[in-house]
Amino acid sequence: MYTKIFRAVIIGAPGSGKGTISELICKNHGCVHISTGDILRQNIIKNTELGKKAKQYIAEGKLVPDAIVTKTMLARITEVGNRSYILDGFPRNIAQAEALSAREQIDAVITLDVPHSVIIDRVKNRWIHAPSGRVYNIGFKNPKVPGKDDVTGEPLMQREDDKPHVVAKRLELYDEVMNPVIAWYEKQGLVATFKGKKTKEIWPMMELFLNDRINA
Ligand SMILES: Nc1nc2c(ncn2[C@@H]2O[C@H](COP(=O)(O)OP(=O)(O)O)[C@@H](O)[C@H]2O)c(=O)[nH]1
Ligand SMILES: Nc1ncnc2c1ncn2[C@@H]1O[C@H](COP(=O)(O)OP(=O)(O)O)[C@@H](O)[C@H]1O
Repeated sequence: MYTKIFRAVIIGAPGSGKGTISELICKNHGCVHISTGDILRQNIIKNTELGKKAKQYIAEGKLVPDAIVTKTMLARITEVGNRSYILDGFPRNIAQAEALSAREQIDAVITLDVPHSVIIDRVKNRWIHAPSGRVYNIGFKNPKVPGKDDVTGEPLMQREDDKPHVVAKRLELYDEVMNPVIAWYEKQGLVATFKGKKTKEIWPMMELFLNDRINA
């Protein structure tokens, strides 16, 4: 358990393991995993105004307009209050990063460097329980009952944007959009990059970094 409040950002290509690793960190260290994608998908399921606006952008693998996302994410951070958190999927451009830094002092930015070939394979087998954001993988993290969420027993689904042609587009967009954000944080000395093909390779290095950075 970390001794002080920490606020971290995790950045990585679609399917690189951001959600998986964020859940591991928060399970081990009592932080809140704030996932933009999960929040947007939950709004789509509830058919809220936000969900209706975001749905098409997500289905096409495009970024949802800043005006919609930034307000939503800053509101969620306010809700989390004085607790440690990991931001997964925000910020995704400089404008969002500037809006965040105007409000929050970020302690660490973790970037995942996973080969695209590995990602494409993983995403094919990704199944989610959208209401909770729980993520499964056939072969890596199987549900106890095939096709059902471990906690609620509700049916799992595959994401619209996990279709191969949409994944290809998201991977292409990722480098173009995220490299400037990573460079922006590198200038502040906040970035640590973890390279690997498996979460179990990345995790031990991540733990060392976080223990060192957070308990420093
Ligand atoms: N085979 C394999 N699958 C993994 C590994 N780490 C995560 N996954 C799965 O790969 C998919 C993408 O991981 P996720 O955490 O959703 O990535 P995100 O899109 O960056 O949040 C999910 O189905 C995970 O269960 C791993 O080390 N090996
Ligand atoms: N910060 C953001 N700004 C704009 N759109 C976003 C943001 N985060 C997520 N989205 C939208 O939600 C989709 C899914 O995001 P996410 O669950 O983070 O997927 P991945 O990590 O696989 O890219 C993105 O492709 C994009 O359409």
